Amino acid sequence: MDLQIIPKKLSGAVTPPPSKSQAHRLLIAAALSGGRSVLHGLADSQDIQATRRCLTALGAGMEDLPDGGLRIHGLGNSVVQAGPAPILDCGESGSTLRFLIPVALLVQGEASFTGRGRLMERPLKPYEDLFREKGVAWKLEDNVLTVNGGRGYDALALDSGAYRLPGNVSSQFFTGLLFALPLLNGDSILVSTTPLESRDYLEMTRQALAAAGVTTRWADENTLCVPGGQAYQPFTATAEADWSQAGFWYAADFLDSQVETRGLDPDSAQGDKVVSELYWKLARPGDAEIDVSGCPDLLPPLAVMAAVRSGTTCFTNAARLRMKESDRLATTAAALTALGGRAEEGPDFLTVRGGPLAGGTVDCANDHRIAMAAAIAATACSGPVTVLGAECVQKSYPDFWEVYKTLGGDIHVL
Ligand SMILES: O=C(O)C1=C[C@@H](OP(=O)(O)O)[C@@H](O)[C@H](O)C1
Ligand SMILES: C=C(OP(=O)(O)O)C(=O)O
Repeated sequence: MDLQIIPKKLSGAVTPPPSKSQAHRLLIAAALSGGRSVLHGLADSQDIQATRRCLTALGAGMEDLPDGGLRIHGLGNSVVQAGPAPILDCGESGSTLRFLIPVALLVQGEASFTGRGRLMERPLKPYEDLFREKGVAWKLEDNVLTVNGGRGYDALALDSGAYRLPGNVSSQFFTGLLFALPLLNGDSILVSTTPLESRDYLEMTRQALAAAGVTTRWADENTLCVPGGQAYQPFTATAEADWSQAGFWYAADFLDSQVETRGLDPDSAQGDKVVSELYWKLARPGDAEIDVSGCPDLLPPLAVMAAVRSGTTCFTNAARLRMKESDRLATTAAALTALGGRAEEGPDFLTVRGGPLAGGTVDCANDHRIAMAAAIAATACSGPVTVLGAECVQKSYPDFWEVYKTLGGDIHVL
């Protein structure tokens, strides 16, 4: 779907959708528990559908409740199953794939993972190295990853002990291991061999584990201790509003729309709540530097703010942005440049010079955050903006375009 946006300021109040990161985690913790959990407020985005689908393939029961909640019949120890090897279709969700690989290693025999778009090209090497070293079967062929969890609960391929992996590729590998290691018989430690980036995402994981009664402990800033022999307990929880998506509405406000973002928890474990501080940092004129290693998903909306502010903004420690749904350093720079802005990518940074935006055509590159960034940038353009492939917002924010229209956005389907 291609859209034309006629520049208009937006106005009104918005509650962002429920946190995608939190929803993945609550779903997995509930699916691992030995009973029935109830979750409320899960968004129906493609990524959350992917996690639901994969957990169902592993044997968890999902029951939509009349009040909009979801009852999950957890696997408990029954995650150990014989029978046909499950196929887990992760769609385009990196979180789903990386969170569930260690979980699938708790399953007897083979499990296969498939994906679409760029998913299977996104890094998996830290897992591959780690699991091969531990003798876990790992085969990635024709975009299908097959792992083998071993011969049953007392003969699992996954063993407790020390897990060492780089902390600068994706925190999602740590989250995946954090889900599986508590279920092993012995204690484990999870060590980041480089300074750990996206650390707040691990706090979100620990919070979801804690909701299910599973404990972990930081031994130092790069080491987590995971006691074995734990059991996930069923629980009830409601997903919080999503600070990463709120970033786009903060950006709209920055660009002189009157958008009030509601329903966010200022004490959330979501690291992207830092957008409320960065907004004010960018509101001060002059050159600015922002380290995005802890908040990679905020780069597209922050870059839109940078495109109109007075001064040059350099976003640093951003190499990981190249490994998302698109190469986000390239696609963010391309989107701003296409609209008449000035942005240049470096190997691990993005520099944006403030100035007027004219309008033009943005190719979303199948990346939801580029589509939303283009939509917000359009509000400050002097001419129309064409957004190619605008349906990709379904990945994380299915009603983004409806909300945009409700706020007064002028959109036409081409
Ligand atoms: O754990 C999570 O929920 C996420 C972690 C981050 O990835 P990296 O740790 O790979 O940067 C983030 O970009 C992604 O959208 C969601
Ligand atoms: C990178 C993202 O998600 P994932 O890694 O789960 O695909 C995202 O939502 O921007």
